[in-house]
Amino acid sequence: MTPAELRVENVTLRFGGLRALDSVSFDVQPGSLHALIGPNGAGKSSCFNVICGLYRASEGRVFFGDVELTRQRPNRLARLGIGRSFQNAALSSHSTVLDNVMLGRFALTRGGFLECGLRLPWITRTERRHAERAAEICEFLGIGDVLHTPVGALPYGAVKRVDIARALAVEPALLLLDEPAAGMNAAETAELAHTIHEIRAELGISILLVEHDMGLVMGIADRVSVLDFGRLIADGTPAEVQADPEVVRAYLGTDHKENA
Ligand SMILES: Nc1ncnc2c1ncn2[C@@H]1O[C@H](COP(=O)(O)OP(=O)(O)OP(=O)(O)O)[C@@H](O)[C@H]1O
Repeated sequence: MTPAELRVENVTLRFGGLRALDSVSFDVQPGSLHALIGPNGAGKSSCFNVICGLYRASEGRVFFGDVELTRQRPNRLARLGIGRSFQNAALSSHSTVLDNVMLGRFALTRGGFLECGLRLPWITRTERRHAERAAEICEFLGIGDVLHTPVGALPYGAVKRVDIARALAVEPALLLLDEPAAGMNAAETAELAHTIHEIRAELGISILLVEHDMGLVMGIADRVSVLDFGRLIADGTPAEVQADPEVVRAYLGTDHKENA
């Protein structure tokens, strides 16, 4: 699928009297790696959830190409060419890596549950093709050697990779990553940054990376949008936003050590 532009247009999200997002606008250019950052409570997850259709914007709209995402159900994302990761990887810990990643391919299969249950010949052929592709994606993400291991037996960094593999299994044109480095140590975070960079380089897809860890983002993003208290305070190249006094103030005003 050819990447399309993701446009967040004047999105406001209210929770009672609180404006979690206040007229936020930014674009993710096709094929780019775009980061959305901000200190704790800035509105990053809220924005991610509006884009995914989990939260309904109080005002404003989100488009992916010609399609208005703010009118879609979250379960339509895969068919629109969008894959997403979850902050708390929602994987089945008793199932193997391969089975979890295969779940991501269900959106692409023709057969329904009934046909799969009947094990029709063309279904088993299709299933085999999907399993091969799922294995390829796992290989690419460095988890090819644990395909048949239950997810619950994997170290945390590998579990996050399974989550990303499942998102890539829908063959997305746009990948949405929600704080993928949360809970990782420095070495795991550095490896993950390398992997995200590789995904963009090898697959040529657009990536929106919502991230708390500024260090991860600055080395790999093409553009960075910065939220603070629900407002977009900066939007530019990593060098531009790093030099922006309002961004420095926003980050220094919170837990400086954690965000640096
Ligand atoms: N479901 C909700 N109900 C009420 N308030 C909410 C809800 N979700 C988020 N908020 C509030 O909206 C604001 C933005 O929160 P959000 O989780 O989007 O920020 P964030 O930048 O993702 O923070 P963090 O880095 O800590 O995850 C916060 O003040 C938060 O308390």
